[in-house]
Amino acid sequence: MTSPLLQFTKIHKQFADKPVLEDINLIIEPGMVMGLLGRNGAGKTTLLRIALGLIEQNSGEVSCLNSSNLELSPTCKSQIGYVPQQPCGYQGFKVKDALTLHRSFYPNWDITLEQEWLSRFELDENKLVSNLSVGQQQSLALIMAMSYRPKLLILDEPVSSLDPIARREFMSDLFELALESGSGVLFSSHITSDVERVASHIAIIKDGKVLVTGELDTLKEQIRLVPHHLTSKLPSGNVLHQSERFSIYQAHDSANWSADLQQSHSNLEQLFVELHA
Ligand SMILES: Nc1ncnc2c1ncn2[C@@H]1O[C@H](COP(=O)(O)OP(=O)(O)OP(=O)(O)O)[C@@H](O)[C@H]1O
Repeated sequence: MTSPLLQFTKIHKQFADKPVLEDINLIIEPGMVMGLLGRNGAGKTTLLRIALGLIEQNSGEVSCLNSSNLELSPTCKSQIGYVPQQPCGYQGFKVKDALTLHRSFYPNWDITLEQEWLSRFELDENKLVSNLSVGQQQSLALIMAMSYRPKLLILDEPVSSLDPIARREFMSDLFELALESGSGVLFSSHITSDVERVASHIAIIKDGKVLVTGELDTLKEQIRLVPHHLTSKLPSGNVLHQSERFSIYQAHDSANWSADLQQSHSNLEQLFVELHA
């Protein structure tokens, strides 16, 4: 059995007296691409920073590549790729010099992958990093985080500044890369369609807690937005949330939905919106 790349156990975090994360339990296994969803201020960045030991949790444990998040060795860190929400650095460098320096920290750097992605994002190597657009700086940060094929990729809204074409290409390649090399990916995003397209698993955080998590395809089978007026018998399960129009219902295991609910799959955006309505 392979051990998880990242495991949060009973994580609790508060700032001053305000709880932000409560009892968070999540596991990222090799080959998994987990999309972390939540409204602004839900605690996504906080959770990702806790994973890397950049912020300390108040209680609970994080195992990151089999080490505590609070004691990550340089070897361990060299197997993690991280792109923060607002990547910065290398501002006085040209793109090519920034890459040369960055590359020197990583013995496993894959130059072919780097070049492939540079041309895909159409980044001009002779430009100063400070003169790149926000989206181009984000692309460069992604190349820097991926070209050493880390075992664990942690990305905080990695594609928010990319145009739809770059976003689409990046997201599908991300998935392939993870599968190919047995890496794991945890990324936060507001773009539910992107998450739906590439994530194998999702976690939705609401009010500091993980409200929904699991394999996306399984969740699609298990969860239905049940109109309040519908009185048909529901399979065993539990109500995740009552919105104005629906009971958001998760069935246990494989669901035996009544005919009127069998076909009423909702997409991730509908689910996300109703969970917050
Ligand atoms: N260092 C800090 N001190 C005090 N409060 C903080 C600190 N960092 C984050 N917070 C608060 O914790 C909550 C969660 O913030 P976080 O940045 O994790 O949310 P997020 O889900 O990433 O939001 P967004 O989608 O807007 O990026 C917010 O209310 C934020 O104000």
